[in-house]
Amino acid sequence: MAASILASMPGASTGSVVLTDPLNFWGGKRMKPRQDTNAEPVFEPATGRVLCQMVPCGSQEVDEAVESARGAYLKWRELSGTERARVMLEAARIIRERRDNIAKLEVINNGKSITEALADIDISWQCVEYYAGLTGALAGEHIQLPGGNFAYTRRTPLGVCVGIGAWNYPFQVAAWKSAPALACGNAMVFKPSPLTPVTVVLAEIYREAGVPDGLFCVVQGGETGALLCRHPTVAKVSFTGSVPTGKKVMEMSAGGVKQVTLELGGKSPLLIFKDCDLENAVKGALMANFLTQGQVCCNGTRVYVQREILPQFLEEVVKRTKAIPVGDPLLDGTRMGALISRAHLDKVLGFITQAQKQGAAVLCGGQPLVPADPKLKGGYFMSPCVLDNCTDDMTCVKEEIFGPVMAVMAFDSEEEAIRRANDTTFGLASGVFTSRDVSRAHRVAASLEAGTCYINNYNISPVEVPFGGYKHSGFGRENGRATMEYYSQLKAVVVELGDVDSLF
Ligand SMILES: NC(=O)c1ccc[n+]([C@@H]2O[C@H](COP(=O)([O-])OP(=O)(O)OC[C@H]3O[C@@H](n4cnc5c(N)ncnc54)[C@H](O)[C@@H]3O)[C@@H](O)[C@H]2O)c1
Repeated sequence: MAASILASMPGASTGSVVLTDPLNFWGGKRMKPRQDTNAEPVFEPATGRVLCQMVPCGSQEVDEAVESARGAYLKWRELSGTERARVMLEAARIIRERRDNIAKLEVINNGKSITEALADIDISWQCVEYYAGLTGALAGEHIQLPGGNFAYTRRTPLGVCVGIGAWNYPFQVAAWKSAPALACGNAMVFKPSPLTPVTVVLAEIYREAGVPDGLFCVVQGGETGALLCRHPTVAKVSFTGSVPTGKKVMEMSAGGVKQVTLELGGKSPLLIFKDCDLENAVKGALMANFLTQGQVCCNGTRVYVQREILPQFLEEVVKRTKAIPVGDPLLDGTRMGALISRAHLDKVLGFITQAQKQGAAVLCGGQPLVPADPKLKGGYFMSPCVLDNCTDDMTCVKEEIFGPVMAVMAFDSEEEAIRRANDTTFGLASGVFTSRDVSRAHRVAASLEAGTCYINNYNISPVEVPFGGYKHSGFGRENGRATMEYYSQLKAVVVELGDVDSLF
């Protein structure tokens, strides 16, 4: 079935694809919904056309998927790390082989540019490959005890894990969650965002690679997430999404004492010091704000620039922002596609209107955009926006906009910049540009209250590096070795070689 969707991609263009195959997957195959009375249309962001219908799963279907995952887990956990690695390497190979078609499907469902989608798919197979390499390294330790006795620890899987994804990186989020989960010997039931349900192709790839039927299942729906968080068989929930939904996920999971990883929103600061390489700092600020139409959790949307270089910075950043080609996301030359939905576009534009009312100045962009190509007339496009005259108390500086809107502010001293950067309940990422002062770079990185700090770059996510938040941006990590600990638990085995010394 994956073959059929992906096989149709080479000839596909924006506005030409309609998907009719079922979007659920468990027991090793796509599953038709039991009833489709509550189907929701899924739109192609670049055109506003209906791409497919998403039918939410009910509780019976969720039970079936979880049971299917449980059955596969019982087989998968018995394999050695090397055996698991072999299957996962095959999955990575298939993703790499089909990257062009997967990326195309991702663009049609999400609206981001093909250049970015290809990079997302590359990061996805690299992630599966990386965790394949770590499965064999899962090991405990040996502990000597008095009298020749000893103990050892085993790192064991958790069982059926749930992944709940956001819509901004549909395939990549599914890979980031499933690869470490599977590497540790777990099964996963994944629930994509209702806006981007086509991630189901990953389930077919894992199956083709040789995982037991049911090891990676996909169920659709919005509120389906709540059924999964409350399900008694589920051992862990890894959630990517907004802070308010993350809090609900944590509450629901608490009822079953389930482990939780929360990858939530952000309003990250980017500090640009006057000794920076301005060319790189401008490029970094653009990367920090405009990838995926600004819909990136770790974007550095609060840009603090040292006062002496503010005029040159603004001039250059505005010039380059105006030059960003916005349009058909499947064209190679496009650098910015469409936002995810009409409602989200309206919300982002609303933030800009409010910012102006609060005293911010729009230096460029911030308008709905209708590309010349007639087939894109119904798409959710806008021009990328740079805001000046912002202050820390404005809504556009405090709240996550999740669109292509950069807020720029001046600062004078390092101490002031750090204080203002940390004055937020979020703590996902941060960045600093400074060229000559190595000690300052590391001093500032240490002081910023965020899970990631980029020095002299922004928004690079190598799979080897752990990613996750401080404060309300969440806890737990994705990527890196650390994530193996979030998908496994320790068992201590204590061994007596002598007689029992009983007190009774
Ligand atoms: N930290 C990260 O790694 C990261 C990555 C991507 C996106 N995000 C964040 O995600 C947000 C945007 O994504 P979104 O709009 O899809 O977020 P969202 O919170 O609206 O939805 C996220 C997921 O939760 C599901 N959901 C909704 N209600 C639920 C419930 N009651 N129980 C369980 N699941 C439920 C949704 O269907 C979706 O799959 C932004 O805040 C962004 O910063 C964070």
